[in-house]
Amino acid sequence: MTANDIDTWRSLPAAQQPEWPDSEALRNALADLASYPPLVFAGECDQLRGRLASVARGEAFLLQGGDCAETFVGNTADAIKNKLKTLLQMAVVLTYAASVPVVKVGRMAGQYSKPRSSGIETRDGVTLPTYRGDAVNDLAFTPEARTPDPERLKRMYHSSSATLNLVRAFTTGGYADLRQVHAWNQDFVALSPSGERYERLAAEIDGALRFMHACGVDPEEFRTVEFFASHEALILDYEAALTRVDSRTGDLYDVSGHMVWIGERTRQLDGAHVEFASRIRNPIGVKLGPTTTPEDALALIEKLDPNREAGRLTFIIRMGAGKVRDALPTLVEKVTASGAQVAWVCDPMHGNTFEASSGHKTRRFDDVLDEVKGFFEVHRALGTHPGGIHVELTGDDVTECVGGGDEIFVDDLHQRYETACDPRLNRSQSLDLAFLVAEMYRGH
Ligand SMILES: O=C[C@H](O)[C@H](O)COP(=O)(O)O
Ligand SMILES: C=C(OP(=O)(O)O)C(=O)O
Repeated sequence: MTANDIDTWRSLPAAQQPEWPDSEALRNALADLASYPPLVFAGECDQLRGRLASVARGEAFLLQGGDCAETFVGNTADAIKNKLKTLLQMAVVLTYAASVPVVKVGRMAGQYSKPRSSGIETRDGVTLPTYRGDAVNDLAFTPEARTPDPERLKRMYHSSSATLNLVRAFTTGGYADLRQVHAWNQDFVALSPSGERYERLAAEIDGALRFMHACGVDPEEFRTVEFFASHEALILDYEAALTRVDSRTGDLYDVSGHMVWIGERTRQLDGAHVEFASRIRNPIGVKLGPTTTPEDALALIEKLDPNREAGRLTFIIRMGAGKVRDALPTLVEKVTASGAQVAWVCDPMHGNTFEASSGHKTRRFDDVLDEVKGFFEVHRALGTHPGGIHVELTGDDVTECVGGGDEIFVDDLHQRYETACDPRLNRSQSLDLAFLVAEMYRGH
């Protein structure tokens, strides 16, 4: 392979691409990006593919989560730390309940671009380009802010690099010690009204840790954590500029993140995103909404995973709580019958968005939970593996989704509604979800 082999997508229709007003500025930014060092190493992508192969075989569970849209100003040490802490806490609970390794993947260090329902937004009679993520333009509603600026792609690279650097430091430098993470969970259980319900599970985990300590078990795995980065491969110019030939194998890897996914709005079989993803060796996710037919899923497998390699392809199901029980079984049945070994993961966020009476885009915690329940029920009935969850969350105490143990009401949404795009579970709702999914997993 040569770096040019990645360019086959360029002759195909690419949905959801920004209209950059200055093509020379774009060319310059992309040339700079192409000269920058990789953000991840191809060997790490292989490692993640191996972990996801375990998920596809039913021997591991995927926890994938983070912001809907990362922002440059929101990319602070505290925000990164809180997100990571929340994911690690969720992972401990899930690991104990599922008794299988939990593969931890952040929607982090690259989640800076957004597909939108409309290319324009109108407020008080003024119409401007829609916000497409910090990689493209700014959220402020002014003509300057909303004009796509390719220099932002370079900022995306540098922000992703800073995030990865800190995440690597936290996960290997002692912050992620299992006993520490468990102690945070004990605090959640002891100090939050919603946490009390999980006392028993937390006590069991505590007992298991004490037992291992008494036996003198203290493996390296307790002190460090394997953590991967993922984002939607949306802006293909950016992803292509960061695609490199792996010197070990000659294969192409998109070194902007370990795993990339194709969104519900860009998964056209004859479109540029699927073509791009078919050329790289990274593990690939594809979001599948309620209109996906089994034929679509099988054709995606044929194009993206022609060798039927477990770990290569993850189907991220986002049907909505009201549809998952009806729409998912046929997909799982037909894909399983085809012999493909995909990982099945539930995104219980994107099919459950609605506009509250206050005007905020929100999601009900109960719908999120119900979609995960439906996902587990379908897999239980078919004898297949509910391989994981993909969640939009933050480690901060925002008020963006309604419900949860420490209930947030529609009237509370305005208090800390901070997302740049879609509503995220806050810290306590995320932990709530982890404990409830853990209970489901045990039932499974
Ligand atoms: O995160 C997903 C999409 O980018 C988001 O739901 C699109 O939102 P919109 O319908 O407001 O454009
Ligand atoms: C846009 C997203 O989801 P979907 O493609 O499933 O709508 C997302 O996960 O940010």
